[in-house]
Amino acid sequence: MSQTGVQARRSAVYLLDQILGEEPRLMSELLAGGALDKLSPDDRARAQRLATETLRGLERADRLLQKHLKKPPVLTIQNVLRVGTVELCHGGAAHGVVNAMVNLVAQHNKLSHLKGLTNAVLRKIAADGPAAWDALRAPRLPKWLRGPLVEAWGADAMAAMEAAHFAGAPLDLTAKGDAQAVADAVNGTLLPTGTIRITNPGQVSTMAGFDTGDWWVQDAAAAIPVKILAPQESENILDLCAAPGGKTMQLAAAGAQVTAVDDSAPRMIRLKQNLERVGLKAKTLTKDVRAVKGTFDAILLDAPCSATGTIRRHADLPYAKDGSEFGDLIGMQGEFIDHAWSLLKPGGRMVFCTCSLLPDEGEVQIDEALERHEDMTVDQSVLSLPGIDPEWITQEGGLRLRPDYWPETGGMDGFYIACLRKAD
Ligand SMILES: C[S@@+](CC[C@H](N)C(=O)[O-])C[C@H]1O[C@@H](n2cnc3c(N)ncnc32)[C@H](O)[C@@H]1O
Repeated sequence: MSQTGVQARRSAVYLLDQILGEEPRLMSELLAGGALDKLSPDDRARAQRLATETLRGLERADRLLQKHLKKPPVLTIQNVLRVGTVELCHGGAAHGVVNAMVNLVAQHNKLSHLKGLTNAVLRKIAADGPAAWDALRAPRLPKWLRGPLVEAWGADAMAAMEAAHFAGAPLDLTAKGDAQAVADAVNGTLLPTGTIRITNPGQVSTMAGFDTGDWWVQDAAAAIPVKILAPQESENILDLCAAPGGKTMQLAAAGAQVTAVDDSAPRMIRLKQNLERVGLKAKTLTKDVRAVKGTFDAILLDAPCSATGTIRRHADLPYAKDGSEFGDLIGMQGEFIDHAWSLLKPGGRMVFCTCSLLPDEGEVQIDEALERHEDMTVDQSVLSLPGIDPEWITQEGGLRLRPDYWPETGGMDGFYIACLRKAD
């Protein structure tokens, strides 16, 4: 096994140590903090993929490992064994995987005495793990999140969502112009909602049309809020909580005059880079939503939320979070709706959305906003779009999207979307 393979695996174990440690960190924070910066691009991608696949299969890996361990070893060795187990059960060559993981432990300052244990356990997994792997259930979410989701959607839907989380997500693109032309160029499938889907993508930056800015990466569900807002040419549209700009680009591509607002300076830099790459323009404001002034024809509010709809892409989330900060987010979402509403012209429309599976961040927000604002109604008519199943429409007139929808075409992120109309 090459030193390169060991490095990617060592970095995957490092990521898992941080995500599953006593002070859990999100993978996105670790990457933004430079955790993989010293690796080659290939190793970086490999380390991230290994860590993500291990998190997706964590429950299965632990079940298999339990049989061969009297008690759990220290976290780093647990994570070495977990990465090795997942690799072996995904078809990795036994000799290569076991050697790489044993080398990694042998080179560790403090844990090299555990290389014998690593070798013995992974050899047993190589012998009996792959056959047992597929018979195990799809890994369940941790209890703190599973409980509220089962309460909201029922046990069967929860199991289907967990199967979707385990399956992971394809690569979805939004085209700046002709979606069919992009689908042809990248060998993708055009979904009924207009997203281009690629099941086995290579490196994104080497794909046809990246350099020329013909498309950007955006989950199919995340592309729907702007379709529901239906931006018109020259409309004055406020895009709140805009970074890194997936929806800003959709709005600008439709010819709207967009003002994009986000309070995160680093994320706004990414938004500007994204706009530049695709050759689109928007006015940008780095500030708190609640400090925005003016009057707008239409508003998109993509509020900060638990992001529980994106677990199939961010398998670290259920482990790095515990729900303790969700109450603050829910309170903030209500404040953002109220301030945004004050910026909307009479007769205007506002789309509220969150990439959350929790009704408190979707259906309940709209129920409560309707009670606070007499001039607010929910416009359900705008949800009749190609690819939108009428069964996804909720009682209050919003749209509930879940990761277990479209199972045959690769699923979608969880989202809640509602279009609100202001009285004239
Ligand atoms: C769901 S993300 C937005 C994704 C974005 N709309 C897109 O399509 O690419 C939520 C955003 O809310 C921003 N945010 C959080 N609190 C904010 C605040 N008080 N004011 C403005 N933006 C805020 C975060 O920085 C984050 O970029």
